[in-house]
Amino acid sequence: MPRTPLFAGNWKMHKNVVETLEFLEAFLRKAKDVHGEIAFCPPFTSLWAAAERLKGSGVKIGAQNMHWEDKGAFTGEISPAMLKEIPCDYVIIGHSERRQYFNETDETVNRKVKAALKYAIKPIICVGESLEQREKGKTLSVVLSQVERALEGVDIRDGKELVFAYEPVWAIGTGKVALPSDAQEVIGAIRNKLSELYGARVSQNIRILYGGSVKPENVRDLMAEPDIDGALVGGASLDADTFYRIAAYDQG
Ligand SMILES: O=C(CO)COP(=O)(O)O
Repeated sequence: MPRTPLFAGNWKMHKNVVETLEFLEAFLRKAKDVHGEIAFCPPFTSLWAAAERLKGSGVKIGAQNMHWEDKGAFTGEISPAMLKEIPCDYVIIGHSERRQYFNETDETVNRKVKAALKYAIKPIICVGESLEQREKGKTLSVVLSQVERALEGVDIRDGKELVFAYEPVWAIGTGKVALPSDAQEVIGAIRNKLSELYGARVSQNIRILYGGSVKPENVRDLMAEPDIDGALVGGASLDADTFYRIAAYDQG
């Protein structure tokens, strides 16, 4: 596989600074056998402490959201320049919880993707259909349109500077993981779309993760699919041992 797997923990609104440091201590004691890349995305308030602790460890840091402007009168927002200072390697953009509760749209996702790339922060762009859309047979049209609109006017150099995460909304936090073959069907279609937009070479370099109720028990079957390059993990990333068992799934 031309792509290094990525296992990213999206902690959502969990873990203060003390809890973050306790988690990282426990995780780093184990992390030696992980072959792929690891990233943690704590809340903004824990980012700096996490980045300091992770210096030199090879484990990456990501934020869960950002604004697209460099600075300005945007009360409560965080800019890409601020994330770069931490420094963040990744930023999650367009998570379904932000689309659902905080008015994130394909247009704001697109602006944020461009801003992240300008600062050389790798966006993890989230796409996914709701249960209703799946039941109406609209999964591929919804997801591929999210992909296309996220990338409108976006130049991609070699594909290594961004990541997609396919997260079916009905699988997030529900314990209902997608069948690996269903996840592969959508992720394969995303890769074909990326190939149409940017050519085969670039699309082969873009990592596409699966997210939604990933656990140590189901990660191996997901990773056996040819186009699934890792996982964006919510609930199961909050416990160091559980997340380790996901990331080191191939260590027996
Ligand atoms: O939303 C997710 C990751 O971004 C997935 O959450 P769960 O792993 O808790 O289903």
